Amino acid sequence: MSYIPPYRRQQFAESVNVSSEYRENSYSRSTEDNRRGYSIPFKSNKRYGPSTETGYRRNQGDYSNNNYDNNFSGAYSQRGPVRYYSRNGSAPWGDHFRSRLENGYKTIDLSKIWKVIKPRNSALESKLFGTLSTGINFDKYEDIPVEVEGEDCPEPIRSFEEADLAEVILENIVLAQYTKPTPVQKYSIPIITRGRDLMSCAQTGSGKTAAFLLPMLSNIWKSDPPQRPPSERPELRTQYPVGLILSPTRELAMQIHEESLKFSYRCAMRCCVLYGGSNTSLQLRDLHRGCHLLVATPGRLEDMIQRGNVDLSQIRFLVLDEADRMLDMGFEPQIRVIVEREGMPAKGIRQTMMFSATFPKDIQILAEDFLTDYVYLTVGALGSASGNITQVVHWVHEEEKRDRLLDLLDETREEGALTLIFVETKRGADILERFLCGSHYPAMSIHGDKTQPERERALLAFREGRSPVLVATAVCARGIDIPNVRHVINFDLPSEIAEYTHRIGRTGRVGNVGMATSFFNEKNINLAKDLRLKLLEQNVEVPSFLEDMAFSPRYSKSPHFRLTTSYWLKFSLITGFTNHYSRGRSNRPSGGYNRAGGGYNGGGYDNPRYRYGGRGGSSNGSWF
Ligand SMILES: Nc1ncnc2c1ncn2[C@@H]1O[C@H](COP(=O)(O)OP(=O)(O)OP(=O)(O)O)[C@@H](O)[C@H]1O
Repeated sequence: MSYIPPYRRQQFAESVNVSSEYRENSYSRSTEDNRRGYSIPFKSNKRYGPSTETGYRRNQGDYSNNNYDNNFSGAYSQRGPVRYYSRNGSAPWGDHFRSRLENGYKTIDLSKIWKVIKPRNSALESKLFGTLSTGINFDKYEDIPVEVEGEDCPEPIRSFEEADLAEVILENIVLAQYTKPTPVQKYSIPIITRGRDLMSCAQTGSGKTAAFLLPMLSNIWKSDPPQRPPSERPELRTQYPVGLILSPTRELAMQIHEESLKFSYRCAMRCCVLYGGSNTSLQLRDLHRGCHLLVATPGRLEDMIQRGNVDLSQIRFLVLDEADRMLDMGFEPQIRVIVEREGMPAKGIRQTMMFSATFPKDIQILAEDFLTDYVYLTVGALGSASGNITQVVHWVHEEEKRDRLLDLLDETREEGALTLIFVETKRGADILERFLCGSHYPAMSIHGDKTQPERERALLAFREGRSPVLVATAVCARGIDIPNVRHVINFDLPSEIAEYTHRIGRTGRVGNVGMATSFFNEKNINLAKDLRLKLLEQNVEVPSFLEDMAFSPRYSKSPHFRLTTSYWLKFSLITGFTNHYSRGRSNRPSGGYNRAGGGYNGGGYDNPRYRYGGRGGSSNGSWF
């Protein structure tokens, strides 16, 4: 075929009915993909220059760990038919490239690059391995009691070097400045390396993510490059991950993915992430470049499986992070579909690991459906909060909460410190955000009704300290690891004690100290007993109102229990339980919600000038 200049290629494509020859030998993705409502972005030959002999692209500046143009051996190129079609994907423009293609896809022998360790890249390193944030109590982890149940349990390791991890993974651990493993890592790493199923319960912020990532990545890397099964629909470029990590929230999925990029730095294996609410085509583009470890939220994963982009038949490792949440009523049916009906190898063939800081008994029983001959590991008391967190519970009436919050923010204000405030409802989060901004506190909010970019923006502004106060619902309660969160405030307490444990666990992480303050009132009577026990666990003095409520004869955990006003009135009369429990009540003049003056709705409550600190003025300046 003679040369066709670029400006005539489209014309050529239209005039030549792209022949069956091309359809067979290449992938005419346009029709297939368009019908599915998404487009796979084309990459020009110029941008993605030819690979070197080993299929190794010498582009080291790629944050997403994509600098290898790797793929399964004998498999399809992640770059697609770059040189075979013009930019719009419609016309062939050079027969001479066909020799490099197999079934229309460029093949790269992954076995040639699998064990090659890429050169170091300082720019990428500084992005991946920020600064470490271990705190003064990191060494105290050594004293935490650990219980291991199960037959023939492997011995714990004392150092990462003892763990039989791949050399490159050990180097990445050094770059991450992890000097020694935390207790959950000491026990989990050898258990996973030995191929055992695991149910692991360890305190918040104690390093569970690395406990499963390190042995998984090492194991994948040490094995031969995964072989791709023949596919009937090569145009879909289906990916066959070997490891799958399921997470309940998008933000947690992103965070685990970032950790996986850290520990797989300089390796040919590729880690990808799929989560809802964001651009599918971008996620697909990354996926199509190869995927050995996949981190995903259940909904988006299910969608990708249905579209044929992901196939779970090669899974060797399955992790349920925040497993008790993944197996509770909200997620369990979806998890069952993914694990039992989407072609994933059965338990016993795959290795299954579950991690959380809390594991209610009923969920443990349910979890056994997914495990075989597993080891049960508890670090510290089951479901206990970290001892690095100072817990305080105040009696605060609903109508006094805002004043008390402002007092608390003023009292605990500290340079560089972040405060996370939990509320129960999405609407409540928006209202409190507006109130705080109107009161000149640089706050943002995050909840399930915000768009994903909004959620990400809020979390980033909080992480970077541009907005040191974040109002959140349960989306931020689990797993999110943000250094410098010094104070967690339960403006509204949750209805479950497990949720309380996770929420307060956003502070006091990796040996750092933190504070958790909760506003308690008659609405939270159902939590009284469990909250009292939680405080006693950490030898915290239990406030008298909590003691009284926990032992109230009318206390009931029944879901049918309703706290009626009449009951509450009777309870108040019997126990004398009213305002006198509001110790340290606000000294703000009543009705003075807005310090900018003008009462509740005046002076900037809804004033965009005060939104998102830094843009508006401040009454005292120091928050901005
Ligand atoms: N061995 C280690 N040495 C130093 N820092 C570590 C070590 N292991 C983990 N970390 C750091 O500890 C922090 C908390 O880890 P991680 O998020 O895995 O905790 P977690 O137990 O999963 O918490 P949660 O229960 O809230 O999900 C992270 O910033 C991580 O980088």
